[in-house]
Amino acid sequence: MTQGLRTWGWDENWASSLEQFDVDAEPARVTLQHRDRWEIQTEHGPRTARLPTADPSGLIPVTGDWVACTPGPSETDPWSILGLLPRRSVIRRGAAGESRSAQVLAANIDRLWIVQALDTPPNLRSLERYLAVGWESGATPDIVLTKSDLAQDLDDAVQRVRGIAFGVSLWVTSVADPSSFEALRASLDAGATVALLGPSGAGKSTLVNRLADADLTRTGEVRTGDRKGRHTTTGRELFQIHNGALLLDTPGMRELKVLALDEGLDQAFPDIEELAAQCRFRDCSHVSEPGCAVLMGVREGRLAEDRLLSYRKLEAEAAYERRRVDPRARAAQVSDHKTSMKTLKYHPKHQRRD
Ligand SMILES: Nc1nc2c(ncn2[C@@H]2O[C@H](COP(=O)(O)OP(=O)(O)OP(=O)(O)O)[C@@H](O)[C@H]2O)c(=O)[nH]1
Ligand SMILES: [Zn+2]
Repeated sequence: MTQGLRTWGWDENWASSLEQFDVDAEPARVTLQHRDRWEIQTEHGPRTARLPTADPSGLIPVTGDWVACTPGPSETDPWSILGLLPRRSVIRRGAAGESRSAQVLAANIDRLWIVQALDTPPNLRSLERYLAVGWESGATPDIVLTKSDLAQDLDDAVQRVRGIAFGVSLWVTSVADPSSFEALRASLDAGATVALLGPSGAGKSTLVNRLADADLTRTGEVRTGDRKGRHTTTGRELFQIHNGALLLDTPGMRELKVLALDEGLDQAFPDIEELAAQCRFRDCSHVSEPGCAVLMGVREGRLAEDRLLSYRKLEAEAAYERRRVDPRARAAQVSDHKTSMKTLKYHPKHQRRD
């Protein structure tokens, strides 16, 4: 009965999770999240859904999520979301500004296209940040460099990006070269979910439009055709393109704050991890320790110093975020300091932090 949903990325691994909900529960995929309602793709086609009671886990469905739901009393009533099915991948970032909560951008993404434009020299530090977040999400990141027609020195730019793109595919596109989009499209499998992530103006919507062969998400405009007059400037809508792949554009962001990074950091910096394995101390912080193989790598020109600084910065940010949200990590840090700071308990910095 979930045959049709297979084209939306459904697989039977989710079936057992569905059973723990109401016997009448049906699976559906969230294609768009509004403030208090969700567009979902059901076995019967697209529907609107509401969340009558919060999921026991307190999680709010986001675009890409699989949810258990039940139909409304009549054809025109919204469906009810009963809860979330387990997430296979989650793209999160720290909320912008001073806000303390994390923002979940999308779930169950298979591939993540990290998009950056070549109209200015590539920003390797930004790409490293996106890659760490990308790997951490559980999806597989790719890098897509757009606007190659505007690059001053294309070969040099691509070369430099290649130098930090460990284990990720690198694509170069330009509106001046339609075949560049074909190559990208050919790499997509039917039923695979791809999210685009990158700063505003990077060319994400343009990519999506080219791949979809239609003006689906033209920024700042109102969509025509089947979804007449509906604003799509909020982005983040999951939809299917002709070859069956599922695309999700995300709104451009000014800054990408990282949250906890574990494997994400290692996967984005395998060169540093490899060197670090040779450090004399297992908990080497690669700052000034004797026998540090990472610092040696920098001295010998095998590792760019900027890259090490970028790694350290991301690591420090992630550690800060972890302490902020995880009381145990915070406690561990506090006990580290306790020996040297007996009055810590009364230290103003540690009194409140919740
Ligand atoms: N010359 C050139 N311009 C491009 C190319 N791709 C996109 N652009 C232009 O770059 C601008 C920004 O493109 P968008 O696709 O709207 O960028 P975006 O990443 O979706 O931006 P947000 O929606 O703000 O996140 C538009 O004016 C596009 O026409 C390209 O390959 N070459
Ligand atoms: Zn070291």
